[in-house]
Amino acid sequence: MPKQRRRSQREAVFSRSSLVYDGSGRGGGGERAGNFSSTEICDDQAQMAEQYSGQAGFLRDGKPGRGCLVPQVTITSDGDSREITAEDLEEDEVNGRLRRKLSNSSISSNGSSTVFDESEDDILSDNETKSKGIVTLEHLGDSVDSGEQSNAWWKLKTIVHCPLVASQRRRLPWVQLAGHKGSFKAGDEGTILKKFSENEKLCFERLKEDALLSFVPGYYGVVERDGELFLKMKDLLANFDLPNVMDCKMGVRTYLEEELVRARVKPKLREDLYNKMLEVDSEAPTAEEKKLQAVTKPRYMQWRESVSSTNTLGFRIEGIKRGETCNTDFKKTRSKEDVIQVFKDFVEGNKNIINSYITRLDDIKQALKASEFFKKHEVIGSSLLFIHDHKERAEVWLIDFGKTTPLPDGQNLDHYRPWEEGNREDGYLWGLDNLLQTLSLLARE
Ligand SMILES: O=P(O)(O)O[C@H]1[C@H](O)[C@@H](OP(=O)(O)O)[C@H](OP(=O)(O)O)[C@@H](OP(=O)(O)O)[C@H]1O
Ligand SMILES: Nc1ncnc2c1ncn2[C@@H]1O[C@H](COP(=O)(O)OP(=O)(O)O)[C@@H](O)[C@H]1O
Repeated sequence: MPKQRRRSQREAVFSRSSLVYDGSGRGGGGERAGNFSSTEICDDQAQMAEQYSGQAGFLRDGKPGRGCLVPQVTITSDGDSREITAEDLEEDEVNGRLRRKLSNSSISSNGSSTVFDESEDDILSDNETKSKGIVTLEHLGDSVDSGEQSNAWWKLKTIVHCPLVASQRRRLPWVQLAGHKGSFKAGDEGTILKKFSENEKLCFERLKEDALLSFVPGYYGVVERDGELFLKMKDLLANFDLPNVMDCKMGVRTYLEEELVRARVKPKLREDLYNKMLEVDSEAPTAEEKKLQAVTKPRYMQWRESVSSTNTLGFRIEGIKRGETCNTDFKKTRSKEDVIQVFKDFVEGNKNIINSYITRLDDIKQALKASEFFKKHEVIGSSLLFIHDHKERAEVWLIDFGKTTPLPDGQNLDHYRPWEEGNREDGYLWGLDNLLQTLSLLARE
C-alpha cells in the first residue's frame, strides 16, 4: 500500500482514538516512580515494580522521593482528548524556536558498525537519519577557515590522496555516536560544524560566562556554508590518538514537557518510531498501536527510557566506539551490573582510566553545582562524552544543548527532585551521582 495512503488511513483511525494519560505505567515511564528513598542505585526490577508502579520520581542521598504520575501519551480506542486552547497555541508559538530540533525524524540505529560498513549513499545523504557511529564528515575544501561562502561540500574521503596535513588525515574518519546523520561537517583544523539550532546557539552563548565553560566544547560562533547555518565548535576528538568514545545521555527524562503537550494537542503518529520499537521488542506496542502501526514520540521516548537505564539510573549509554568498532546497541542496557560491564569493556579494565573519569566527573559535579546556567535550565537530551586513548588520557565533556531550555525568570531547578509535569526537573544530578557511584564500584572491583 502506498505510504501516503497508509498514513491517511492511520490518521482516520487515530481521529477516533485519543491520547490519554492513564497513569497505569503501561509500556512507558510507569517504572519511574516515587515514594522511594535510598542511597543505593535503584536497579532491582522487582523492587522497582512493587514500589514504583504507576508513579514517577525517586531520589537518592536519603531525600524522600515525592510520588508523581508519569503523564503518558499512549493510544487507546476510547477516552477523552484534551481540547486545544488558545494558551496552548501561544505556547506553541513561543517554543517555535525549538521546532527544527523537534521535527527531526529518524530511523533505526541498532547494531554496530565499523569504519567500512557505512555506505557511500549514507555518508552523502543529509536526510537526518540516525547516526550509527563512525562517519566520514563532509568538508568544505579551502574556505572552511575563512567563514566565507563556498560552492559545495566535499567529503574528506574523496580527497585523501591530496596532500593533507597530518591532523586532517588523523581526523578521518570521525565518530558520531548519537544524533542525526548529516548533522555534522568537518570544520577547519580541530573544529567541527553542527547544524544550526537557535536554542543550542543561545546555550553556548550563555555558557561563555559560566562555571561550566571548561567542561563544554569551545564555541566559535555561527558560520554559513552553502546557504546553511552551522555552529562551529571544538572537535573534542582532535587531540586524541585513536580515541575510544562513549556517549551517555543524562537525566531521567529525554523529551521536553513541550513535546508532551504538543503530542496531546496535535498528536503525530510516527511509523518510524513504531518500527524502531518493534526492532527492540515486538511485544512492546499495545494492541492499538499495532493496529495503527505507529506511536507518538513521547510514547516512544518514555518506552526507551523504561527499557534502558534512564528511568532506573538517570542516565543511559547511547553508543561506544572502541578501537575501530562502534556499537549503538545499548537500548536494553538497564541494570547497574550491565552498565558496569559495559564500562569495564570500554576501558578494558584499566583502573587508571576509570579513576581519571571519576576525577573529571567529580569536577563536573562541582561545576554544575556552581553553575548559574545549570540552575536556570532544564537540561534534556544532553550527553556526557567520555574519551580516552591508549596513553591513558581521559576526558569527559558536556555536549548537546539542542533541547536545553531556559526556565521562566525566578524558577530554578535542583536537578534531583522527581519530575512532575510542570516542574521541569530533569534528574541530571541524580543521574550523575548514580554514574559516579557505578564507576566507583568498578574502580573498587
Ligand atoms: O535514540 P533513538 O531511539 O533513535 O531515538 C531518537 C533519539 O532520542 C533522538 O535524540 P538525540 O538526537 O539526542 O539522540 C531524538 O531526537 P531529538 O533530539 O530531536 O528529540 C529522536 O527523535 P526524532 O528525531 O524526532 O525521531 C529519537 O527518535
Ligand atoms: N564537540 C564534539 N567533539 C567530538 N564529538 C562530538 C562533539 N559533539 C558531538 N560529538 C559526537 O556527535 C554525537 C552526536 O552529537 P550531539 O550533539 O548529541 O548531536 P544531536 O544534537 O544530533 O543529538 C555525539 O554522540 C558525539 O559522538
